[in-house]
Amino acid sequence: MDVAEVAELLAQVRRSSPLVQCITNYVAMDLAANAVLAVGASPAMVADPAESGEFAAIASALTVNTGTPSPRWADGMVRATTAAVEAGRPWVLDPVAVGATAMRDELCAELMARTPSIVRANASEVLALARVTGASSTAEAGGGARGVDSTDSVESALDAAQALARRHSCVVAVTGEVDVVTDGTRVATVTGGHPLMARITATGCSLTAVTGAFAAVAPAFEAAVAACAVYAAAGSRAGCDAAGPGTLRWRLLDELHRLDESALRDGAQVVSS
Ligand SMILES: Nc1ncnc2c1ncn2[C@@H]1O[C@H](COP(=O)(O)OP(=O)(O)OP(=O)(O)O)[C@@H](O)[C@H]1O
Ligand SMILES: Cc1ncsc1CCO
Ligand SMILES: [Mg+2]
Repeated sequence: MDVAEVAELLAQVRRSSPLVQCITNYVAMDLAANAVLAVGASPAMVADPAESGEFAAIASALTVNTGTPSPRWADGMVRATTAAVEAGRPWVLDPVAVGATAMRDELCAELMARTPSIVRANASEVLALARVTGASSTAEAGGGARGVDSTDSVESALDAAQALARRHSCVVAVTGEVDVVTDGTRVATVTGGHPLMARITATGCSLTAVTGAFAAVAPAFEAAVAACAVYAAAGSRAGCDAAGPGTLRWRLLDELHRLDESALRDGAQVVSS
């Protein structure tokens, strides 16, 4: 997959403006909704179990983020993912801080049993998710999560990502300084972005929501690579003359909105193997 194909998928998102149901955390809701709008899709933050399943059957894609869970929201996630699978819609899991508490481990295992199209997570979360779902052994899975931020390198999570992808027949996107996307066989590496992206909260959560927009128009592997490349390009352009995290946050939305093929080439590299 190359940058020209990423640009074509971005154009498809803008043309079709897919409806993306986002169940995300209280911290990320604003940035995630605005990022989905900035790439040209239509977000709807519909989480309550009273309506989440019904809505998932009409949305073009669903994204589920476990950042601030409660028993009621967990029920909403289970209902939505069940309905999305029944309706044949793609769905994306962001297993925030899996490995940190028993509640998150149980919830993420239950969600993984509903076969997400894509898992988008940081390295510590990928290691913990592989351990929790039995895709790789405790020894292989290593350190794991402390909270919502990663304490592991993307490289150290590569084997776990491939094991997860194979075990659950899904695509795994591990993000960090470099992003790696795998379906268990193919591997694509996306570089770009900016270190300041780790200094504002919810860049990952909002990337997950944007990944849902791409999953509505493309197969899972291509969708995950495209979303990471779009974030890499927008993030590097937004970060290069940002005064700090506050400036980066709003500039990221501007760059997502303005992104074209030449900006993509300028800010992101995609290498497939
Ligand atoms: N040091 C870095 N250099 C370049 N890009 C980065 C860096 N750290 C993170 N990013 C980018 O930031 C985005 C979010 O990735 P990250 O792995 O930080 O997600 P996360 O830990 O789930 O974030 P959060 O939970 O706060 O939303 C991705 O596009 C990633 O490529
Ligand atoms: C800071 C934080 N706490 C729970 S979710 C979240 C957003 C980043 O994952
Ligand atoms: Mg996260």
